[in-house]
Amino acid sequence: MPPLSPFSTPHGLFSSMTDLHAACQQLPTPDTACQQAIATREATLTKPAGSLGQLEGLTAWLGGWQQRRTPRLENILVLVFAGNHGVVTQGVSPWPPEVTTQMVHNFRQGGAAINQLARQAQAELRVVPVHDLAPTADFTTGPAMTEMDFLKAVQTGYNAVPEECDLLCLGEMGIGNTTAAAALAAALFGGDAMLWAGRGTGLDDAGVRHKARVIETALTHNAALLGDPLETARALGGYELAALLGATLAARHKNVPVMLDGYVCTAAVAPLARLAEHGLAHTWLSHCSAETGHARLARAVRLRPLLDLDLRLGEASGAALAVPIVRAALACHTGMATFAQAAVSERA
Ligand SMILES: O=C(O)c1ccc[n+]([C@@H]2O[C@H](COP(=O)([O-])O)[C@@H](O)[C@H]2O)c1
Ligand SMILES: Cc1cc2nc[nH]c2cc1C
Repeated sequence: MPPLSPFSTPHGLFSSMTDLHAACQQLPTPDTACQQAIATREATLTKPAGSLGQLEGLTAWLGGWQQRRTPRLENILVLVFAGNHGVVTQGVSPWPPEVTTQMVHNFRQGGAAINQLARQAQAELRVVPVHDLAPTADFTTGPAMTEMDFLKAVQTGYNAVPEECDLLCLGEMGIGNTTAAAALAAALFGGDAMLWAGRGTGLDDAGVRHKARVIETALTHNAALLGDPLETARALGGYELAALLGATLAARHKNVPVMLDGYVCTAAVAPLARLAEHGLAHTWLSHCSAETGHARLARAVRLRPLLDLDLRLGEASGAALAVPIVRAALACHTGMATFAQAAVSERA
């Protein structure tokens, strides 16, 4: 029998919000000896120091969290969590909620964008419907999830992360979830709801204004819970967002670096940044979504987006698109000649 994780009960469930808090605050740090070894080799390679920009940082990040002096990218997993949202009854999405289930079938049949992008990235794709795709409660009248259901969804995400994984790409699918993401961002970081409410899957200007009013109502009705980041996630998030938080936490505990997708993904893991200063240090943000508020949210959680392609799809599309860049970073690090090997003079 493998040893039980110190963060789960014998039943495999975070038994309380207190347990989960502790797990979010007892975080491993990266292997600085590996990071140093990578930086030392980087300095010997045939290029001006620092000239590969963020690629150099990506390699050190991979090695630090993988605990390898030569990082590996053989085993890449894309996890897409799906969930439904009670707040859709407020008219916050132009799409009907049954599209969530229909898209899960589409993912399984290989017909979605992420199927193509994961294949391009030479990554395995797994789709995880959370809470059997039953919707959360409408959070304009009270919390979206009970404590038990929230903790179960977090555990679903936690359990989906394998022990052995070189890079985990995270994404989601859930009609209505940009409202949950915006509400969560507004509660965690403050500011008018209009700063955080975007078009999602295609709202017009009037639709966005209505969405912002719905978010304000949700903030008012859940005010008593919003002092704590995890209670905020329970009140204003969703099952797939909770699973994303659980998966990101598991990855930290299992030394797996994480590539995050867009706005929804960033909002889902933002409580980890609020609970611990370096709570998202093992994550890299793949891109800046076209969704209003994503650039602001990225700054708030201290993550710098790698790409800026006007994507607004979700389903881990940006995370998968970042993989070839990470592979390129590693290829340079491992394949380049040193100044000595190539007989190139070093700078004066
Ligand atoms: O994460 C993003 O950046 C993002 C931006 C716009 C839309 N989405 C996707 O669109 C869906 C939610 O949109 P909506 O309008 O129904 O709230 C959900 O399935 C998300 O994956 C995701
Ligand atoms: C068709 C469709 C596909 C999606 N993929 C992620 N979110 C989505 C939302 C819709 C509406």
